[in-house]
Amino acid sequence: MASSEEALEQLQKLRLSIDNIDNALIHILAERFRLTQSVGELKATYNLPAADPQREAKQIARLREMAQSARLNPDFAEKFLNFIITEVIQHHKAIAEQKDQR
Ligand SMILES: C=C(O[C@@H]1C=C(C(=O)O)C=C[C@H]1O)C(=O)O
Repeated sequence: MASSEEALEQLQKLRLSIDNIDNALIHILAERFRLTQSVGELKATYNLPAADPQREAKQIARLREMAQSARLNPDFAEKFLNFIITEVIQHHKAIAEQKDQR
């Protein structure tokens, strides 16, 4: 059994690694939203629908498989992707509305 001092040291190390992963997640998410912003502008220009349920179904199936092999809960992976996609669709609707008002 580690002393409480050793345990605190271990906790600090683990938290440092968690912070590094959170940093990477934020950068990856920012890059994804930059790309979906371009998709939103393209869709607004060519009057394409904000949401594409067929594409979403393929992404969810692919992510669920990936989660399974990475030992991540596939239900969580699906919830996480749906959370992001919902936000993206809102952005796409806002971009289309802004274009309509011009
Ligand atoms: C980005 C797109 O728009 C929407 C958002 C998606 C996403 O965030 O991955 C996927 C499908 C669409 O509902 C797209 O059509 O590719």
